[in-house]
Amino acid sequence: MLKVAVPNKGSLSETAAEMLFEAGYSGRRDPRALNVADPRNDVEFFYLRPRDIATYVGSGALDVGITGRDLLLDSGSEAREIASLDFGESTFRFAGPAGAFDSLEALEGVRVATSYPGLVGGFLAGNGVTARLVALDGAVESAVKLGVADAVADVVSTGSTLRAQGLEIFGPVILESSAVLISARDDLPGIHTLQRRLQGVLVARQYVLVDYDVPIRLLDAATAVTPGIESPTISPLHDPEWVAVRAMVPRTETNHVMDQLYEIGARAILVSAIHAARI
Ligand SMILES: Nc1ncnc2c1ncn2[C@@H]1O[C@H](COP(=O)(O)OP(=O)(O)OP(=O)(O)O)[C@@H](O)[C@H]1O
Ligand SMILES: O=P(O)(O)OC[C@H]1O[C@H](OP(=O)(O)OP(=O)(O)O)[C@H](O)[C@@H]1O
Ligand SMILES: [Mg+2]
Repeated sequence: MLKVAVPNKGSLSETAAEMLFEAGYSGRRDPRALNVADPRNDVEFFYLRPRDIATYVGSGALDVGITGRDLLLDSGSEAREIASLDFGESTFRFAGPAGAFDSLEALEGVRVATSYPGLVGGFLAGNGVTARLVALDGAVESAVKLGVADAVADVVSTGSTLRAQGLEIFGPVILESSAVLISARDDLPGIHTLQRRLQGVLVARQYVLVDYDVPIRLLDAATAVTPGIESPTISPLHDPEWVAVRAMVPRTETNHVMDQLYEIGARAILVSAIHAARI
């Protein structure tokens, strides 16, 4: 059985569970269960703190896991990223009191609070800056006001937590993070099945199916707007001068594409959701 680590709490847990459910795996009914076997899919899920997942997967105790890229890099684990899962996006940034710091170099000798000392220490060392890291468990934005640090390095999503503490981002981006699939092995076929299924869920979330009819003489112009993934499907219609076209379109482009197709001369433009996909 493939042993899969899944976040049990925190920002990534809900979407990870939803994606696995949409990918056809059985989730946990009891929210306190620590592991759940899914024999039909030959998988067992282990619900762990996202911060610990890279350690379990890197040691080989578990085969594959879902965690954050920032947490993977912070852990120093042997596990590597095998796919980005396109959710849980965040940026990892330095921040300090408004106007206090303007560059990475300004951190030389300064106290920097973070709950990702491995990630931040590695980044500072890689850039030749020696700061004094103050390792905290969370709520690091309070560290400056409370006097235990001069600057912080933390996950930024909307930036509202930083702003509320009177802090401003400065210096280079430390990391662009998102949820990722990680493993230390590439010899288990089950991993590739899991990866394909999750990628299928991403495609189903990110694309819609567009169908329309168009006169043959306008086909090239229309398919330039809907090139599809491989190539659009073209089917004959009863009227020999018209064809039907079907193609996948990024969900965010849907209305823009429909407007363009209509302008070109396509009609009966229909959009439908994709429930599952293997690309
Ligand atoms: N707005 C956000 N706040 C925190 N983490 C986020 C956010 N958006 C994405 N993430 C990602 O979630 C992961 C953090 O997981 P973690 O379990 O620490 O979540 P959490 O929301 O901080 O929960 P907790 O603080 O209870 O541990 C990181 O990979 C981080 O980049
Ligand atoms: O940019 P924002 O949208 O404000 O989000 C970023 C904040 O969210 C996270 O905190 P979390 O709620 O996970 O608490 P923690 O710091 O205790 O982990 C993160 O550590 C930041 O503090
Ligand atoms: Mg947190």
